[in-house]
Amino acid sequence: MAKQEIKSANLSSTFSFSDKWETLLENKEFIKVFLSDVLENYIVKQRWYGGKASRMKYIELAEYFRIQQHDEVYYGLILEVNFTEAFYQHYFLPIAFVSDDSFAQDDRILPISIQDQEGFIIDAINLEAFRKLVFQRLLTAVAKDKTRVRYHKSELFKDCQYENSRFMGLEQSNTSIVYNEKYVLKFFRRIYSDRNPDYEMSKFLSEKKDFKNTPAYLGSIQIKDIEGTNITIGLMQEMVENQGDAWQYMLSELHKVFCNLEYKNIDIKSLPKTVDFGQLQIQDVPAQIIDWVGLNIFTKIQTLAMRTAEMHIALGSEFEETAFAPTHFNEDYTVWLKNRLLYQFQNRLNTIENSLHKLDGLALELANEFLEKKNIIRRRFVNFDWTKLKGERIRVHGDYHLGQVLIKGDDFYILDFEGEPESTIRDRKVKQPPLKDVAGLFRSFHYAIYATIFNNMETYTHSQEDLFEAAEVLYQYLKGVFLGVYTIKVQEANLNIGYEQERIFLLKYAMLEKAVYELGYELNSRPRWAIIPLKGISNIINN
Ligand SMILES: Nc1ncnc2c1ncn2[C@@H]1O[C@H](COP(=O)(O)OP(=O)(O)O)[C@@H](O)[C@H]1O
Ligand SMILES: O=P(O)(O)O[C@H]1O[C@H](CO)[C@@H](O[C@H]2O[C@H](CO)[C@@H](O)[C@H](O)[C@H]2O)[C@H](O)[C@H]1O
Repeated sequence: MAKQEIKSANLSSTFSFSDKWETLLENKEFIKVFLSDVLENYIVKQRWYGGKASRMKYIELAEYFRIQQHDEVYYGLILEVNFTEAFYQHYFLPIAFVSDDSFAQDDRILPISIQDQEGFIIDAINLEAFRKLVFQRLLTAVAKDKTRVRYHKSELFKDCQYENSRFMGLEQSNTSIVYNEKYVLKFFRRIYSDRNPDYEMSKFLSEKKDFKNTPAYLGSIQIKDIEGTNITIGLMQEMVENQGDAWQYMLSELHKVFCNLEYKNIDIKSLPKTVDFGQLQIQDVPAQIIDWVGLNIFTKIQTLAMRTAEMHIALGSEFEETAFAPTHFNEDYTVWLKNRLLYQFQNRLNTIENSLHKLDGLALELANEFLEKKNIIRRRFVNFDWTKLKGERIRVHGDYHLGQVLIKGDDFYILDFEGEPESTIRDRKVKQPPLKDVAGLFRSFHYAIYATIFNNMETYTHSQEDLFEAAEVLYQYLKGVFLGVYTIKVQEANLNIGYEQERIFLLKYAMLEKAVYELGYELNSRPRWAIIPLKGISNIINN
């Protein structure tokens, strides 16, 4: 097809190529049209596209490979999206050609005629035939696959057949497919030039350490790129039957707790406080607090603390595989940490200055406080002296929050070890104090408490000031009960998380770091929520 014709064409007209589908990607003309005229528009509309806050410059095809079985061929594309802000991101997009438009109802990318056969290029994940092929390739994976597209399966993935498949259909940043209502295959969308930590951690925890409270690792798909680097594009795990995630659960429980303030006529001012970051057993929680909050939340928090401790014990118990072996604090880590946090902090200052117009009321007040106290916050980050820290660093979850935890009966399952979306892939694999995950979860408790207040402010009869006061009391007890179980459990297993003052220092440090991270996340993706990390930062720096 002539260049002129293509340039003036749009998605409603049909592109026509004389190549076979099996060789179409060798046609430079096709690639050019496909990338600039088609994908640039398509990709920005996708839910999994993470570059929405930046301006796209152009897309390049970094690599492509075949996903095939016998003569059934699909292509996996690795797209390099370049931004005007001088950075790039890589995305995985598998494509299929279908001639029957009933197969192309969703995620149509391009109407096209190939060797006079009319049809569409679509995102292959929509096609059952593609999903079935991938399932079969995983099931028949051989131990030492040396081909470019490497399928790997664990010993647990056997004695089954493809029955059916469907989209997971939940809010997520990748695309997960449920097979036979028993297995989940996550296709990573944003990909990195390395093995994905989600794959590494899932395989390590479930296969090597037999940690039961994460879905069992069943298989994976890796691509060997031109430079010989392994890139993970898929992770297959057992599907955990569940009753939803801990975030939703917590929101509904906390709503009851705040309603109790009125129903039980609780005198907020007389609620007993407890030592911040102390360790509490349930019997240490005053009757007045139990009467207000109930027992249920506290017992759930104890179980979550136990599972978190078990996860860290498993992660800290490796002495052969260097990628997982525990290590200590040192100068290199300190330089890395401070550079990273100061850079992130500067970025947040900039984002908030540019976002002040989006904020009002308390959010604006807190944003101004954040700007006024920037030197205090910066000093807190600089004030990290590794010579005083005796604990260990291990591989951690990295983006641990209530939304990453599934509820099954009275138990919890921990998911999604990809790490913070904003960090580079190397940074996500750096060994961290395990308390960094605990701090992530504490931030999530704080989020859940304040999200409950902000979502139901009209329903509650108390003033905002009173609700905040009750919130901080509740938050202290939730943290205390968590630490009461977590600290004892990890210490019993000889995982060194530091002496008491060190633990408090690390928790406070990591909570401030997390809240500053969250501020950027919220301002970029859902500004109305920025008030929650702003309140968190204000509480941390004023206490
Ligand atoms: N193995 C699994 N069993 C049951 N549900 C799962 C499983 N893996 C993921 N999910 C569900 O899918 C959601 C998104 O999964 P997650 O791994 O967090 O994806 P993403 O990395 O795209 O955010 C989870 O919150 C959970 O509800
Ligand atoms: O789940 P992801 O890996 O995509 O994590 C990102 O999105 C999270 C929001 O879904 C975000 O979490 C923040 O909001 C949560 C409530 O929605 C709260 O429980 C967390 O504590 C808070 O950090 C996460 O930070 C971001 O990386």
